[in-house]
Parts: sequence; C-alpha cells; structure tokens
Amino acid sequence: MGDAEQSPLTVTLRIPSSQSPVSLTLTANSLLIKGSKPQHVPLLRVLKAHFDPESRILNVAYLAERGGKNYSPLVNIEGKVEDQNVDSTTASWVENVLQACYEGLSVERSRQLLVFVNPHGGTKKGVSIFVKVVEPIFRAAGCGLNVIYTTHQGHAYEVVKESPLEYAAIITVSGDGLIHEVINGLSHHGNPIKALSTPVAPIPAGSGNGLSLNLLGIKDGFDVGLAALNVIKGRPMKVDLFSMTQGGKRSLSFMSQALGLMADLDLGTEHLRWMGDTRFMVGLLKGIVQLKPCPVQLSLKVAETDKTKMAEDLVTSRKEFEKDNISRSLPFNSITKVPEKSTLPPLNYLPDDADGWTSFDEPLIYVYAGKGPYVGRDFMAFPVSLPNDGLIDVMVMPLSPRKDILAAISGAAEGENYWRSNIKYVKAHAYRVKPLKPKGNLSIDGESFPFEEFQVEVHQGLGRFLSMYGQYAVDFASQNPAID
Ligand SMILES: Nc1ncnc2c1ncn2[C@@H]1O[C@H](COP(=O)(O)OP(=O)(O)OP(=O)(O)O)[C@@H](O)[C@H]1O
Repeated sequence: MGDAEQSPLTVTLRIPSSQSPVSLTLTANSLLIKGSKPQHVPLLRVLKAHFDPESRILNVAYLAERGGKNYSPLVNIEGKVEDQNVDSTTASWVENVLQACYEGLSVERSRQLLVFVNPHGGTKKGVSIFVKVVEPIFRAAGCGLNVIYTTHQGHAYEVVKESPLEYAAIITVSGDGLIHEVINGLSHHGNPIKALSTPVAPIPAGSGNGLSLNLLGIKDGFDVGLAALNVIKGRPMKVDLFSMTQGGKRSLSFMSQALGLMADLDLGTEHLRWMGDTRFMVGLLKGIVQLKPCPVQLSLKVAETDKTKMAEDLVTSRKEFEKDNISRSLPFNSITKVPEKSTLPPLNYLPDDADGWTSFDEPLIYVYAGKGPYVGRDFMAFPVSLPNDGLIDVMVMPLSPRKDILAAISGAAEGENYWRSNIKYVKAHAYRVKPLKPKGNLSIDGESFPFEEFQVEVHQGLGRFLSMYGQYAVDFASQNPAID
C-alpha cells in the first residue's frame, strides 16, 4: 500500500477528532481509510465524496458494517485537506471516487425517489426508522426525495396511480402490504407497462417483510440501513407479477396467495401486530390446535412437479447467474424502452378453461402459492422460486395429523418442508381455487380478500425490484436431506 499512498489515488485529511492525519485511498474495489485503525470500505457502501475548495473541507460518507447493532450505520468523515497545493488533485480524487462507486457499479447518482412511510405498519416504528436512519442515508447519497406519510389505507395506491413516472424508484417504509398497494397503483396507471417498470424497493418496517428478506437475505433482511443502501445502489431486477382475478375484478399480486392455515395465521393475528413477526408463530400454533380443514377445489396449469428437477433448475440458474452476474439486473440506462401508451398484458386463461389443467381433490390444510423464497423470517415457503421464470410455485398440505404439521415447523426457516413427501409442491403457469365452505380467510400478499373463487396467472418480468445482488439473496440446501 506504500506506493498507493504516494499516488493521486490518496488524499490526506486532518480530522478534529483524530490526533494523526487520516489518509483515504481509492483502490480497485474499496476505499482504504487509514487512521487509528485501517479499514477497507467496499465501493458498494460508499455514498458520497465532496470537496469544498474554499474551506478545503473534504467530506466522505459510507455505510459501515452492522457489527452488533440492529442496522448498518451511516458514517461521515469530514476533515481539512492540509496541503494547499492539492486542491485540483482532491477535486479529481472526489470525481474518481464518485465514478467508481456509482457509474463503476452501473448505478446512477442522486436518484429521485418517491417514498411512502406508513406510520401504522408493523410495530409502528416506520416514521422513526425513516427519520433517524433512512433519510440521512438518502440525503448523504444526494437523493432527491418526495416523502409521503400515508394517512389511510389506499393512500399510496391513489398517489402512484396518478404519478408522473419521473422517479428512479418508489420506496415503501412499511411491510409487504404497502408494496402490494404500490404495485396495484402502478397497474392502474394510464400507462401501466411503463409505470410497472419503475423499480420498487422496501425498507423493512412491517411485520413479515418477506420482500426485504428475499432481496437482502436472512441475516440482513431486517437491516434498515442496508435496505436504504439497496435503494441507492440496487439495480432494477425483473420480476414476475401475478394477475389475480375474482368476480370479474383483476388485481396484481407480487408475493403470495394463501388459504386455510397459512391465511389464518396471518389474517387471524392482525390484532397481535405489536408482537412483530412472532404473531405468525402464535397464529400457527393456534391453527394447529384448532386444525380446521380447508375444503376447496384446486385446479392447476402445471409446468413441473418433480422436486429434484426443480431444485436442480435452481442450482443451474444460480450457476448461470454467477457466470454473468449482471445479466438479470438491468443497468440504469437500459430500462427506458417502454411504450408511451400501454395496457396490462391480456389474461391467457379464461375461468372455464379446462384444457391441460389438472385438479387436486384431496382434503387440505392449506394452499400457499407465490414467488420469492421467504414469506417471513421463520418460513422459507418457496425455496426453489426464481424471480423471472414465468411460473408460480404452489405448495399444498393435504389434511394431516397434528404431529406432522408440528414436525414441519422444524426446518421451515431453511425450506426443508419442500422435501417432505406429504407436502405437494409444483410450479404452475396458472391455478384456480373454488372454496367449498362459506367462510374463511384468503390472504393476497398478506392483505385480506373475499373468500370466494379466484384464478391466478403469471406475467413474466412485468415488475421491477431494486436488488444489489441481481437474484434472491437466499441459500437453499438443494440436496434432499431425506427428512421423512
Ligand atoms: N395511515 C395509515 N393508517 C392505517 N393503515 C394504513 C395507513 N397507511 C397505510 N396503511 C395500510 O396498512 C396496511 C399494512 O401495511 P403493511 O402490510 O405494509 O405492514 P404489515 O402488515 O405490518 O407488514 P407485513 O405485510 O410485512 O406483515 C396496508 O394495507 C396499508 O394500506
């Protein structure tokens, strides 16, 4: 490093809090900060570099490692560049750093963001999370912000529906319910295809936060600092969305549809929101005690039923991704080719379509269908799910003794349920459900819908989420552990 320190890739600062000067060196993929303790900050985490030639103050901001904290903190380094003769070098050093940590990572600087903060999501910490943690990170990165604190259910939907589509991304500080609202607002925009190509990204402040877990992984999925970094440095990742039609009405779903036990444990525990995501476990245990069958008629337009093949396809897809890890996430300047006028894709399957459909007639405990491995911290429901394969993963648990359902809790966070022989798991192009009892819960992306007949089909790559990784940040042991 001795040579690098002499080169123009290094600047040296006098910082009030530090006795000795601090040097900052731009390396190929990090910023090396040498003060009392040297550290490499990956360029992905560098948010800002600014030099004021008049005061000769240099300011650098980055997101530090989380360490033992709940979230990765913002760190600002500010100090005087001592040598008067290096002003122009410092200005070009700043530009080099910005080039490396934005354009070098194929992301644009100073994103303009539309941000919805739900004061009532999850444990009601959305406002303080935004003000104390997220907003300072966005400001440090020079983002332009239009912040809307939602005042009622449907507020985000109404705003997005009429949005001028001038934002680099739409951000939700809430749970998965607000994402559902935003996506449906975009789908009801005058130009839905263009609207839905606006990337969406979550700041996890709800209870389940399934999308955040899928984008950031199980260790980082609740780290609101890292979620803010994903907003700044993530790239648009194409994702499939689902059309859910019910009684002639069409809405979009991005994550899951649940009936039976899996809907009851979510919608039946809304009054326990103060518990955070523990409410789902309470709901599950209550559901197992009561053990209500969920009589429905389920029909599927099946694409794949072989669990081993689906797990192998996941491995192949990951390998392909690693070979060319930018292919799935789009560079920022490649997403503008969308028509000026558009309509949602037409529905491919009519409600009475029966050609090539198969029915599943056994009594059930639940039907759970969706995209994205995690639906919550304790449950990797769809471990072989892929963001953009044009298919929906459908999981069905036939009526089983209580001990089998209890046994399925262990290993649920690792996706081991997938391999249980009593759990049916298929990939489908579409499916439909007809309830055979008058009352029950139907949860779409965690939101309550009428317990009535509905049909779901997949639209490949219709939506965009911001992702720093370009694929789900989820590890699934794709070998059958032979747990039954
Ligand atoms: N000011 C508000 N008052 C009441 N409800 C609101 C308000 N703003 C938004 N909402 C609604 O709150 C609902 C719940 O939000 P969300 O689902 O994002 O959080 P959550 O349910 O706690 O998290 P998760 O879905 O991850 O479990 C959404 O349906 C949203 O429309």
